[in-house]
Amino acid sequence: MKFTEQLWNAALPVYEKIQAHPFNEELKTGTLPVETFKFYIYQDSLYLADFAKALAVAGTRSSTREELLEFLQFAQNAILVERALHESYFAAYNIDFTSGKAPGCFAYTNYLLATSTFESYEVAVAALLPCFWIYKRVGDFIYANQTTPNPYQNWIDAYAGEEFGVAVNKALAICDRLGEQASETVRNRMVEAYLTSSRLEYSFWDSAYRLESWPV
Ligand SMILES: Cc1ncc(CN)c(N)n1
Repeated sequence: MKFTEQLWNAALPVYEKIQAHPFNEELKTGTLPVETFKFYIYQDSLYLADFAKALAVAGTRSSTREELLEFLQFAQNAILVERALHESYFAAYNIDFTSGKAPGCFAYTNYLLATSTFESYEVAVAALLPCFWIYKRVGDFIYANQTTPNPYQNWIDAYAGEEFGVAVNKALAICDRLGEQASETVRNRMVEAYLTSSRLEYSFWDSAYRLESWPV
């Protein structure tokens, strides 16, 4: 069994909860309130800025030029491609939040930044993988089961799309290579990091659905 299949199995209960979350259910049927989607897009734009930094930092820790370039390309895609999708929604929906990161976004971005900076390259890659793989799986699931017409079609098409799929496959291949070469101890820490990021993915969607703000 590939190492990434072990990761998938370890976090499968979390993934199932993500797929069934009302945010994604309503995205699929196109019934998600626009205010919720706007809040999510704003939070996600803050997320992407830090995600890109975490990818670039992780890349500098790789031992090959090829993987450094892959991670720099992932970071560039987060800023240019994903961010462009967000910009289009900022313009279409007149999004002008200034509230800053909600707790769900804050926790996730800080985890990714800390892990890519202070953990080993292997653990950093495992922590970053759910950002690719879970979005691809959710995008594919929604695309295959969506109600059309759907006001969130561009979002659905982006994450179910081929271009994003190519990046996901590259991230999976890197993680498999690292997992196969790692010691048992490092592999366990990779599983833990993958699981933590998967949980933080759930929290991010849940935070957006609840229009989460700081309690104080
Ligand atoms: C929270 C989150 N996770 C992952 C992705 C896909 N890169 C995203 N846009 N936002």
